[in-house]
Amino acid sequence: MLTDVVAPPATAAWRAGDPPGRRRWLDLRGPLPLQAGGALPGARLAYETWGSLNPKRDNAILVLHALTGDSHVSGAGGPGHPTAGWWDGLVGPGRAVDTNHWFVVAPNALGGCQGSTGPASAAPDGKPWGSRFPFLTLNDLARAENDLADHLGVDAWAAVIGGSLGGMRALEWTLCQPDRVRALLLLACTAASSAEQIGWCSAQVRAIEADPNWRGGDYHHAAPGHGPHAGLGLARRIAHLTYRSPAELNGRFGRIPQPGENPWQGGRYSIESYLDHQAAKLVGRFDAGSYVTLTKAMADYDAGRGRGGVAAALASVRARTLVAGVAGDRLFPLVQQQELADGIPAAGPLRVLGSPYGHDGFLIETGQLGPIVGELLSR
Ligand SMILES: CC(=O)SCCNC(=O)CCNC(=O)[C@H](O)C(C)(C)COP(=O)(O)OP(=O)(O)OC[C@H]1O[C@@H](n2cnc3c(N)ncnc32)[C@H](O)[C@@H]1OP(=O)(O)O
Ligand SMILES: N[C@@H](CCO)C(=O)O
Repeated sequence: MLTDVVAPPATAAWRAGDPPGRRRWLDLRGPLPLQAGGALPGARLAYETWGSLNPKRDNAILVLHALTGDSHVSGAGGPGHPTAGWWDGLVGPGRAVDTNHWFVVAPNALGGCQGSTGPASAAPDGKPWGSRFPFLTLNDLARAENDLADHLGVDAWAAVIGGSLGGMRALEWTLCQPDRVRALLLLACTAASSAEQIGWCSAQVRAIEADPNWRGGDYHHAAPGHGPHAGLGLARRIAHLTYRSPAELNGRFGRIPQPGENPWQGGRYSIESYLDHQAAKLVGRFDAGSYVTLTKAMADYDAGRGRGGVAAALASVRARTLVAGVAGDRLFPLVQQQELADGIPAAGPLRVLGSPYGHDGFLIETGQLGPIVGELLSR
């Protein structure tokens, strides 16, 4: 029996007393069997919805977030959601994904820290999972969301949409549950993480693990302000550089010192100040354990595992598909989206977003994404 939990759960990773915002919660049916072995008991997913399911139940769209995103895809900031939705320019009333027509569903990924069960959540013994939280694969994340589709009465998604980690989650959804996905939009992602991507992920995980406040992952009882913030901040600085293009960073910051600071006297260049700010923003909204869990899941991804290789896996996709990448994405280069477009039979040509930003273009360039989403949904 699936239960929809309306009150904020004790398992939430954000601070006790934080308002739920628009989130709702779903307890999974039972222990989730994990691809790496064992099972995760007592898991719940946070999710948000916009619009409503039509009587034919054929208008549901699943939107899957990237590494540090969450369920708040659309709408203003406010209680429970300090910032506006991360795809507010794309999803909402009258937008490309028009919530007057489509029933949009967005879960916080299992392992995350915005309401879904993750390392900061309480294990069945009431103590934080911490270092005991199991290794998750994207296959586990996709299968966990099957219960959500059942609960909402969605037999098959009209489309599953995601970028970066969200795109890999979308691909895995289709490969796990092919009968439940009619159309697919894969953005700025890959069918299998490359050695370089595993390396970027590893450097970030090592930065967190090297922080003495990480305590092997069992830091959740530490006093406020004593978590592995330095390590998480360092991980974000590394990651953020991969999310942006050299041209954007050089054009924006150049070699200019931060106003009022002198690098010869311990001051910072403007880019250093910017990265410090990006680090502080993430530390204020994200749990280091979730960052490690989801980063390892991303590094681990291989759509071809157990399916006869990537080419065979992609050839098996029957959903109408569009693949798009961002010119100048140095984290998920276009060659990886070309492989997806070439390998998925119904994908058609690769679409390329022109963007000065690089990888983050899939979040920022909603004006270019709109027609691509529109084409997928109108086919
Ligand atoms: C909309 C959301 O962020 S939702 C929050 C959940 N996050 C997600 O879902 C992840 C997806 N979103 C993202 O990754 C980001 O929001 C993006 C990529 C869409 C946009 O990135 P941003 O950080 O907002 O943009 P940008 O690179 O222009 O940075 C602007 C910030 O840098 C600050 N900044 C710029 N130059 C400097 C500098 N020299 N020194 C210090 N700070 C600086 C700006 O003041 C601004 O601060 P603010 O965000 O506190 O207002
Ligand atoms: N800026 C995005 C990039 C990851 O693809 C995030 O923080 O999730």
